Amino acid sequence: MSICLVVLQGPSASGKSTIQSRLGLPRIVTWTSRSPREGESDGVDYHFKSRSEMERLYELGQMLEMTEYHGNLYGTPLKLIEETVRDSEMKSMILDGAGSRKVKAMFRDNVLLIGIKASKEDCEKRLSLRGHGFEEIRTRLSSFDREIAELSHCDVILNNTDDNKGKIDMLTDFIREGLGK
Ligand SMILES: Nc1ncnc2c1ncn2[C@@H]1O[C@H](COP(=O)(O)OP(=O)(O)OP(=O)(O)O)[C@@H](O)[C@H]1O
Ligand SMILES: Nc1nc2c(ncn2[C@@H]2O[C@H](COP(=O)(O)O)[C@@H](O)[C@H]2O)c(=O)[nH]1
Repeated sequence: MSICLVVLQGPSASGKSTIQSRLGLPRIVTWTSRSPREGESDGVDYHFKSRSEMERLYELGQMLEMTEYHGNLYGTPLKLIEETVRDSEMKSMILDGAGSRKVKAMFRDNVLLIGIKASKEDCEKRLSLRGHGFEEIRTRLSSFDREIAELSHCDVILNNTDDNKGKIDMLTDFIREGLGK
């Protein structure tokens, strides 16, 4: 079995991007209709697109998957996935539960699904430190329980609570080495 894609999935602020960076794999940069956060740039964190552009690509059948998360669209153009298959270079990406199920159906044993969880209290604190307002934090955490339940199809789940950081760093390095990176 050879893994060509690593997917990270979990609730907002569970630590997906942090763990993705530590894994050090080239990232598949997906599309979103949400506005960039401070410090985010186009083509690096996401391809920031208009809602209509994303809907058009979806209608043309050129999106592998697209999801609506708290009022914004997020999606993976098929061509990004085709490039991954063609390059045969292992990559990583961040998806929600619906997206990761689609990718799992496509890649089967060639995808590693890593679920990231943390307590709701830790996620709330991290979102607040990241500068989100009360309403945005409430909205993002309103799907917390469902997003934790959706981790059940993951191959492995990392418990990335604040007091577990040392162990998570070690486990992430362990996974990276296991992937031959
Ligand atoms: N184990 C940890 N202990 C303390 N802080 C952490 C830990 N892991 C991540 N963080 C911090 O929590 C914040 C959110 O992390 P990150 O952006 O990786 O989450 P995410 O799941 O990608 O979030 P989102 O889906 O909302 O974009 C960051 O400021 C990060 O530095
Ligand atoms: N199905 C997809 N989900 C995606 C994709 N890119 C990101 N995501 C998920 O969206 C939420 C919110 O992201 P944020 O950057 O606004 O915090 C995040 O939890 C991801 O799981 C995608 O291309 N498809």
